[in-house]
Amino acid sequence: MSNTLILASQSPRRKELLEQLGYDFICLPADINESVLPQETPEQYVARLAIEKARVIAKQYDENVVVLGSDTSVIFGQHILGKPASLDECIAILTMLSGKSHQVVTAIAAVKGERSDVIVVKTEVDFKVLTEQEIKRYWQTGEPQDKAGAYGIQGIAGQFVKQIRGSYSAVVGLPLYETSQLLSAFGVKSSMTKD
Ligand SMILES: Cc1cn([C@H]2C[C@H](O)[C@@H](COP(=O)(O)OP(=O)(O)OP(=O)(O)O)O2)c(=O)[nH]c1=O
Repeated sequence: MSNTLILASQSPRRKELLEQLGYDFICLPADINESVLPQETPEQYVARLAIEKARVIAKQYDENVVVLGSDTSVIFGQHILGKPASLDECIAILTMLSGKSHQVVTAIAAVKGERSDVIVVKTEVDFKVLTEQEIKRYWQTGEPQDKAGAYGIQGIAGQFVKQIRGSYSAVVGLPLYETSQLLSAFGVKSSMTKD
């Protein structure tokens, strides 16, 4: 029998991507503190957050439930960029990313009782040069507000992206290949693997 799956997320993108793979699951948002710890690398940060999101939900259920948690951050040099809180922050972030390459780091974590595992996927994204007017107009569309790095590759900002090296689905929020590998290792079946 397949284990019950919970996606510990409020993100409509993650829900859509998991549905795309053919899983049956429910979504429960996990509210955790997202501050970066001193000395923490971007990979350690996203991995810790993905596990924490999954654990917060898993501890409310028994061992037959597998909880999937995830976190996406945009990395530019030493900066870990989250969601922009204001137009000024959006301008600061997108001015930084303009005409340059950055990394999108996504972690996925599975938790089942005491067992847990995490995978971190890194993707390099090359941006075209953006003018301040373009950035201001983009903010007005409402797209950047709930997205790490103040953009959504799957939306209007698709036109800012010249090239990516890595996983497109990981940039959107959930790496498809790695997610199916992780869930299969935790005994979760999809419409592809159910008998
Ligand atoms: C870079 C990028 C990020 N994003 C999104 C993915 C994530 O939903 C969001 C990063 O914030 P996260 O904190 O990873 O996720 P979330 O708050 O949306 O959802 P939850 O924690 O409940 O799972 O940014 C895009 O949709 N497109 C992009 O191109």
